[in-house]
This record gives sequence, C-alpha cells and structure tokens, in this order.
Amino acid sequence: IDLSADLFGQTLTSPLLNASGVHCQTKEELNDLANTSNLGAMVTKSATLQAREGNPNPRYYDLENGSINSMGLPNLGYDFYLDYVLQEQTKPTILSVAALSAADAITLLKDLQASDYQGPTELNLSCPNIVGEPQLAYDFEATDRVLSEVFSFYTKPLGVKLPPYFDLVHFDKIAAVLNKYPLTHVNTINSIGNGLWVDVDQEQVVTKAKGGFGGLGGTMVLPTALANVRALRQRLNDSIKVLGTGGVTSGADIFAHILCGADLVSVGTQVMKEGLGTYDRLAEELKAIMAEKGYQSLADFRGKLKEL
Ligand SMILES: C=Cc1c(C(=O)O)[nH]c(=O)[nH]c1=O
Repeated sequence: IDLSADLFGQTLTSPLLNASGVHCQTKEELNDLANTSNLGAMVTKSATLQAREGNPNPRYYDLENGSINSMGLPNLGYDFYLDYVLQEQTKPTILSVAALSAADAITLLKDLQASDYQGPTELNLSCPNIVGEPQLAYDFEATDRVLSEVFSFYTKPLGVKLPPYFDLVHFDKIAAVLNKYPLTHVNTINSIGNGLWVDVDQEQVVTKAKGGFGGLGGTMVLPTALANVRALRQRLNDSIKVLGTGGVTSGADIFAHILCGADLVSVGTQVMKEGLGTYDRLAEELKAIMAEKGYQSLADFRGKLKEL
C-alpha cells in the first residue's frame, strides 16, 4: 500500500498535513511537526507582518463533536516564519500568510517575492476571527482585485486558504475568480465562521472574544468540508491542486476527502484532542481501508466519487 503524494514537486510519504493554526505557532511546535511520523508535510500558523498576541483567553474550546476557536491570529510574525522556512525546515513546509488588509498582503508578498524563499506559500483569505475584518474570500470582487495585484508581481508557488461556501452559485463564482490565476492550490475549508456554543450549566458562552462567536472545526464540519472539496475539484483547472481540510477524525474521513478529489488532507481539531500520534493512527486506518478495497495508491481512487 503506497500513501505517497506530491506537494508541488516534492514527494511525500504521506498525504497528511496539520491544519494551519494547530501546533504550528512556535519553533518548538514546528520542530515537533517535523519529527511527527506519517505527517507528510506541514503548514505554519498564518503569519502577519507584525507579531500578534491574538485574542484574550479562553479562545479555544473543545466540544464533543469538534471545536470552536477565536484565536485572533496570534503568531510570531512574518520574519520568524520566513526564517524558519529558509533556515530550519527539515520537512516539506507550506508558509501560511495572512493580512489585516489588502495593502498588508501586498507588502508581505512583495517582501516574499524579493526573498530567497522559493517554496510554497498559502495566502489565508478566510480568517474569521479578526474583529471588524470580513473574511475576504466571501467578497468575490475584492478577492479578484487582491489576486490580480498579487499576480502582477508574484512569480513563486502560491495557493489560497478558503472559507467554506454553502451555495452552489458561490462555488461557481469563487472558482471563476481562482481559475484566472496561476495558483498552485486551494486549501479548503477553513473553520465554519462565527458559530456559537452555550454552556447551559453556566448559562454563558465558552470563548471570550466576539461575545463567544468563533470558528467551528472537527467532525461536525465534515459534510461541509467534503462538499467544498468536491465542488471546487469539479470547477477548478486541473493545474490547481486541492488540499482538503475539515472534519477528519478517521482513516475513512481521509478516504472520503480523497474520493472527493483532495490531493492532500489536513487534520486540525482531532490533533488538538488526541495529540500528534493521530497521524500514525489515521495512516494505518487509511491503509487498512485501501487494502480492504484493493487499492494500491491514492491515485487509484482520487476524485472517483460515484453519483447515483
Ligand atoms: C488565521 C486566523 C484563523 C484563526 C484565528 O487565528 O483565530 N482561526 C481559524 O479558525 N481560522 C483562521 O484562519
């Protein structure tokens, strides 16, 4: 059974990645990921031009069927993560970047273009927890404008992290924008934005910022994640890879993501619950399913979801 996958020309021994934001903010956490077996590649916490504290605690809360977070984009700053990918990385790494404004995104990517970094970068267009800031990728015209300006100067590998969409026309619209640009990949989905959890005993919310509203992850978002992977795979140019993120707790969930068209699959909330050993368990479960079905490689079933 062969779990190997391709990350923009680099062969990975496993199609699994961490979801950006989970265990990837500090040098210690990034080194842990580099030493995690069955994690084929890794993604950094989205970096902003300046380091950020993020929102006040509590800002992450574990739920029976997933998680809710309003982290507020805490990160050590773009310079730290650029240094990491240039000097420290030992495992294929995607540099995730975010911006509080389109202008900041342009500034950051112009610096990256001028840097020695030649590896893959992922522009996060979907952070739901910056107070007062919209999730950019829900504004199709604004997304088009930002990507148009970025690709007027950026020539290195670049993908985007998308929020979940819930309307087939929105899949059409975002795909029409993305297909205009030489993107390496889309990573879908980011958390389902602005959910709310109520602690009935305490009669109160469970996270502090934004009155308790926060991004949802974990098993509860799997159907939305699968729909977004499938819809975007059906609509995007073949040259644009699809990284599936959202709702993975088992090997079967990874199989489903790949069946829907995912080239690689990220796992976040489950790692927060179970630790980095999750990747070994998931790889074994995926191999068992493939053996049972007689599949030798991921290409044997990728994108081959059957309709009725
Ligand atoms: C980059 C900020 C994000 C955050 C955050 O730092 O609050 N949480 C998410 O679920 N997704 C994000 O994209």
